[in-house]
Amino acid sequence: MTDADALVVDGLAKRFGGLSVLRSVDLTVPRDTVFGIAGPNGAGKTTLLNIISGLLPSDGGSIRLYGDACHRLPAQALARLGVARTFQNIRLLRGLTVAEQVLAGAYRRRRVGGFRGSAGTPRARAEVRELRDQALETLEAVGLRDAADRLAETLPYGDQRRLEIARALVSRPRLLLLDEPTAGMNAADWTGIGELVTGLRESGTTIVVVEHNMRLIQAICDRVAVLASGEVIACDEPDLCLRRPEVRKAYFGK
Ligand SMILES: Nc1ncnc2c1ncn2[C@@H]1O[C@H](COP(=O)(O)OP(=O)(O)OP(=O)(O)O)[C@@H](O)[C@H]1O
Repeated sequence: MTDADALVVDGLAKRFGGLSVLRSVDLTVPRDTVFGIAGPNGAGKTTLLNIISGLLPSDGGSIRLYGDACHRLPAQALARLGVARTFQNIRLLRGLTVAEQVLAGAYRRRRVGGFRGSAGTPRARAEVRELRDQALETLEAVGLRDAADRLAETLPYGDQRRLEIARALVSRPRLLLLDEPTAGMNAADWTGIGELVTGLRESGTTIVVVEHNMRLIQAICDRVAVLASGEVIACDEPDLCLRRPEVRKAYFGK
């Protein structure tokens, strides 16, 4: 681990009953980079993200975040340390506008007017205004500012995925974990997500992205780790990784 590393995963293990899903996984994610996690279905990618984001306990190993041990911290504590994530399936709240969806995420984290009787005070009102501005800025950053007042469920699929990213971004995370952000997208939409991710890295967010789309990985990732059956079988720059025989075998069986 150096000061330049955002995330260091060391010897991580996970079992579900008799099934060993992660086996001694080591990863180092330098700050201000985009780090890909690839691998065939069932390789353990989402499980890894769930452990890093505090949703699942591991059965061994350790995790450091910006130099501090953070293993076994719950998701809320990790969120306070600057970790945010999205999920494989879109999880929008029905009946809320685009801006409200983002605000809901911000409220949950900041607990505005968090103690009884404080709602309606000048301080609480100022905080609400600040959060609304933050939500609109975040929507601007993902290209959805003009859709702020639309019902979220009326957005096209690609924009709903952007909105998921906006909800994670509103907390201004240092480390953003994206779980298959382009699942089910057409080429124009996934190219747009790629540009968004590259822009986030340039503005100082470190990103770990689980992704099946190898062209996207090649376009946006500084490094990629390939998992197969719970083990890291290669970790390198994307072009180099994809040439490795063990990676080709895991993906294409040859
Ligand atoms: N809660 C659970 N209980 C039991 N087994 C699980 C659980 N969650 C995941 N698994 C199993 O662990 C393995 C890894 O699953 P995981 O979802 O992490 O893989 P993945 O690489 O993200 O796959 P995909 O690309 O299909 O999303 C799979 O065999 C899966 O069936």
